[in-house]
Amino acid sequence: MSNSASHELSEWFKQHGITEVECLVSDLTGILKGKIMPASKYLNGGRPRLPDSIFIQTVTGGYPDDEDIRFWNPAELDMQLIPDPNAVYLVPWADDPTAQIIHDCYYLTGEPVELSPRSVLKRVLELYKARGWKPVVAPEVEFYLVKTNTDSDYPLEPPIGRTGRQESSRQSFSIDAVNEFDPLFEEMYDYCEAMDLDIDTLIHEEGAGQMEVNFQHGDPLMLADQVVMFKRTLRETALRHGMYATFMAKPMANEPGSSMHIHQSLIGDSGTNLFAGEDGQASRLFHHYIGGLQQYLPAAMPFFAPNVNSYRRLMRSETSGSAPVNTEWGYDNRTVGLRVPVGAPEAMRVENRLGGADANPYLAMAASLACGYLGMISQLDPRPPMVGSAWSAGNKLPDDIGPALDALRECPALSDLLGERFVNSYLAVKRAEHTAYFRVISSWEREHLLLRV
Ligand SMILES: NC(=O)CC[C@H](N)C(=O)O
Repeated sequence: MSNSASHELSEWFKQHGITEVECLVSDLTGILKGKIMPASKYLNGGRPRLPDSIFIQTVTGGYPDDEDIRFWNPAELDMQLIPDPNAVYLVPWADDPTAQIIHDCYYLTGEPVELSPRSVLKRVLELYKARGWKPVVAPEVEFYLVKTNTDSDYPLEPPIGRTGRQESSRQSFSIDAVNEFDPLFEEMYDYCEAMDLDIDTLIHEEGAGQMEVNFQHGDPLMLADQVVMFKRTLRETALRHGMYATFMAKPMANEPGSSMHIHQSLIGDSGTNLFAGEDGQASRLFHHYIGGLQQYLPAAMPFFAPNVNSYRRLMRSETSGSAPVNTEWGYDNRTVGLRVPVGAPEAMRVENRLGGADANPYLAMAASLACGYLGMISQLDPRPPMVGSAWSAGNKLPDDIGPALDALRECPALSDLLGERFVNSYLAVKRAEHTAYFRVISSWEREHLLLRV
């Protein structure tokens, strides 16, 4: 961190009377991990270290038993945490004035840790920068508010109330449904304001107890930081109101899944949107960007749908709502994976609708930008835009985590962009999770097979 940045930080600490610092790093799932440190020590240059194995941990807390991992990562290496002065926030619910700061990870040799999701996004952003391109994104994150429940074999239920009634589901945009959670959302907005998280709108979505928050358009790194911060904040707020906020992609079989759609545009050196041509229509570059998304998204699916559960959201069914199952594109068409909203030329953008709310925002943004980048540099052309329903176009995406991981493994172009060591470790972690899942004998199997086979 530069001298002026550290001066600014110490001024900010003084202004808020900060006594403690949470030093945070996003793991593969997008959960923040880290260490807490006294502010005085932090201001004196104290920086915690963490082992790089936090980036090869599975959601069940284990590590992949994979020969490859042992080969390239024989020991747990220490990483130094370096703060990003642009990612400093208050902890609004803390008793003592506390800062939460997102950190980048570096090995003691000074090399960035390529296994860190934030490094992966920064690596892709560097490619754009080298060409004078500035990508702009706006994520939209859906979630459910559900009753707290300690029995993991028990289906989740939305909180009781107007929005929890079955007959009120599938009726998006109900203001009453949002009002019903007023005390929770009031506190969420207060927390977000205290943290300078720029939440745009909040709406009731298609499901019972399902809401969506939209973020402003901006720099991908800043917005990925904001999404992980927002998720942490909302989980915390919901707990204080006796509920869980869940970002699982498909928490309930009879309700639609939750997504993280990402709007994407591209600004050039002159500050104009390169996705619109001089005639105000979609530019050639925009077509190539969409061509890249169509070509590479199937292989990038493990970053948009990282869990077994993610693929349940993407199955066409009576309760799948408008979750996409294809990589078609079209103007103002919600049946395609790649929607181009109709608007002014300066707002020309594509909304990638594939991602689940369970995706890690750093990785989903990195992957989407990488696919578009590949399309632009290879001048790939997209298929013609879809007019009308695209559901009949069929599912050209991997329909389960296993085939999705196979597709990623067979895509050297994405590995090159995202980093080979990172992609290999991600594959190993996800395979280990899939194996752990497959070992579990479910209640469905006992119900239907116990006495029938
Ligand atoms: N607003 C919407 O388009 C709903 C999206 C849907 N919930 C999904 O999972 O993709």
